[in-house]
Amino acid sequence: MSIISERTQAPSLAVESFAGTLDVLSRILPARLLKPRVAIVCGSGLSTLASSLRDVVEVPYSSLQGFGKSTVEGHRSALAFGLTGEGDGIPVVAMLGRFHPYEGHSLSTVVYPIRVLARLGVRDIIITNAAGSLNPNLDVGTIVSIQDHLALPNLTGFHPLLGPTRPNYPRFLPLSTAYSRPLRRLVFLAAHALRLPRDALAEGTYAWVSGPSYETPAEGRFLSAAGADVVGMSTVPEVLAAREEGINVCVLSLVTNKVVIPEYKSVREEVQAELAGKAIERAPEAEVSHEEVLSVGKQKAEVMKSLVAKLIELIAAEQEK
Ligand SMILES: O=P(O)(O)O[C@@H]1C[C@H](O)[C@@H](CO)O1
Ligand SMILES: Nc1nc2[nH]cnc2c(=O)[nH]1
Repeated sequence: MSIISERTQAPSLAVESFAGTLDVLSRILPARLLKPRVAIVCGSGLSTLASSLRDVVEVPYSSLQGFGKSTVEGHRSALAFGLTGEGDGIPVVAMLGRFHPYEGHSLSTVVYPIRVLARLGVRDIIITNAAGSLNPNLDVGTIVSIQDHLALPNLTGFHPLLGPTRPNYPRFLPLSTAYSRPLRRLVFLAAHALRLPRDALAEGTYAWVSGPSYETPAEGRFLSAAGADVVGMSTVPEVLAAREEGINVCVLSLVTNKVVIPEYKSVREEVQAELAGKAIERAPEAEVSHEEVLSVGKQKAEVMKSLVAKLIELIAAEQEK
């Protein structure tokens, strides 16, 4: 079977394949919302990031050709167009819910909304996600500004940009500057303006895995040894499509759990101690759950929301320079 199977094949990027979606949006949206300057992708449990927008028009994914349906709890299925900031406001679009390959969506479906956002004129995107921490210094609740990624699926042939060469698209996309340094600078300036405590915001590398299982301890150790600070099941395909479309990318991961990497304790020794009648100390065995992920998302949504709102203000000010 060809590595470029139907599942991984990039979509046709002919103008006509976007025309239906863009036509629906242009009929629904008032002119001031139709050209968003910044886009937000809301990660698991983070749809409330869009709740501070005003004059909101929500467009369900079901009414947009080419969009799938998000089936994961904590993800809605709509685009929210609205304004943020003072005065006339800054037009923004938020993806309330994303698509993950583990839901059965093809990679081309996963990245299709990003390509639509590009065609609406979005120049800067803030992609958020919930992630597990692989780094002992990154506690639950920390927001991590992503500076790089490690994508084993991409390195082994599961890549959203596989497919024939397309006119006006680079064949070989460079990724050494994928995570915009100017935007990462604005993230820290936004945190400073909000007087967030120093440990509320960190920098790190995101490992993309396909999911839907969480990591075994050995996988956690492997990703950590390879240089990743957090791990998740999304974001990287969106980053690749955004970069291919020429959009500046900023990624914020919310640490919702620690990846469980226990010290192995020998069962043989435990049994021997038990047989010898010695007292045994057993550490409780921990497991992560999506409920825990959503619950931390809920608790931290307000901080994340104010950081994103301030960041959008700073981005809009930069765009006007
Ligand atoms: O969409 P994100 O990356 O925020 O969701 C994370 C990864 C899985 O989809 C899910 C696991 O709990 O949360
Ligand atoms: N792969 C992965 N994704 C996550 N999303 C939120 N937490 C986790 C995690 O621990 N592992």
